[in-house]
Amino acid sequence: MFKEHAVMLGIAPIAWTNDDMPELGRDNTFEQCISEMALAGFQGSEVGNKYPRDPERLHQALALRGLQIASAWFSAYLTVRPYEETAAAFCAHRDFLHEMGAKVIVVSEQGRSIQGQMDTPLFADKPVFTETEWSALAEGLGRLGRLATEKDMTLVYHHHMGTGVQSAAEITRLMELTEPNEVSLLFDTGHLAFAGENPLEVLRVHIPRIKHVHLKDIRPEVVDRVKREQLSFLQAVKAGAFTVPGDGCIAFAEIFTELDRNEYTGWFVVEAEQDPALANPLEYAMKARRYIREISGL
Ligand SMILES: O=C1C[C@@H](O)[C@H](O)[C@@H](O)C1=O
Ligand SMILES: [Co+2]
Repeated sequence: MFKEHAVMLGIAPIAWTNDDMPELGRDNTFEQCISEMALAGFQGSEVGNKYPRDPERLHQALALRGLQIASAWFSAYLTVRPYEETAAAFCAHRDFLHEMGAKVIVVSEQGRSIQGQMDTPLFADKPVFTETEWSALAEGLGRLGRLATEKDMTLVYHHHMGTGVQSAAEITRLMELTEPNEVSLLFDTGHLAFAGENPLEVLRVHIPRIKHVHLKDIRPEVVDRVKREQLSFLQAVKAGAFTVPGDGCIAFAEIFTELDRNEYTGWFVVEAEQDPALANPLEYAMKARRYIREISGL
């Protein structure tokens, strides 16, 4: 599997220190995080809030451990702020990632997002974009996508729980409103399963647009509790809604087979945020690494 085309396997720092809730993993250092990523057998990482922003220092620390930067998250506000504001921040982010050798830029629209609100019920209060907001989002993403191609990079859109692009229908709408050469898709297994979608079906529909993959699993009993008790996204994460591939209910073998059959090239990034005090990050990283090898040969 994945022999004739280039794929890389990375892991996100969010299992060690959570950028959305800095109190989770506050004591875990940058050096511990990247050392354990390498020890668990990963080739790269996305960028977390404890990573040095000086490209030379970051390169040096990663090179010592044989790691590369796959990408980093960017919050867009295209539906609620002037385009120029998002574009200026995007260019700085793009240039940093370019210096780090990354080829894709992860973008998620945060206009009216509830993902960072501790007490807002996730399933009741998710934003639904108006026609005006859809137009601003699609047009703005197209322009950001063109800014990415200036550096030979690709914008990958991250659908996400608690945002205006969460469901399969919303992902399809966004893909229809944007051009494939400007806006690609990030496929996040955990967010799709959490949203009640079948990740494999979404993968089959959008596979030509998918240029980056986040691998996370869900614990269905926790997701049921999130619905029952009207928990927020952050409360869901703390309660253990997400875990590493192989530790939840998603059928990853079929997903890998489908991506391989379609000659997916790019990164797979294990991204399983949970409370590091409850789920030891190195232990879970190793568990994920073993499982991925077993089912895909990677
Ligand atoms: O890609 C991601 C980045 C995180 O900050 C986010 O909340 C997480 O759920 C995710 O999928
Ligand atoms: Co993700």
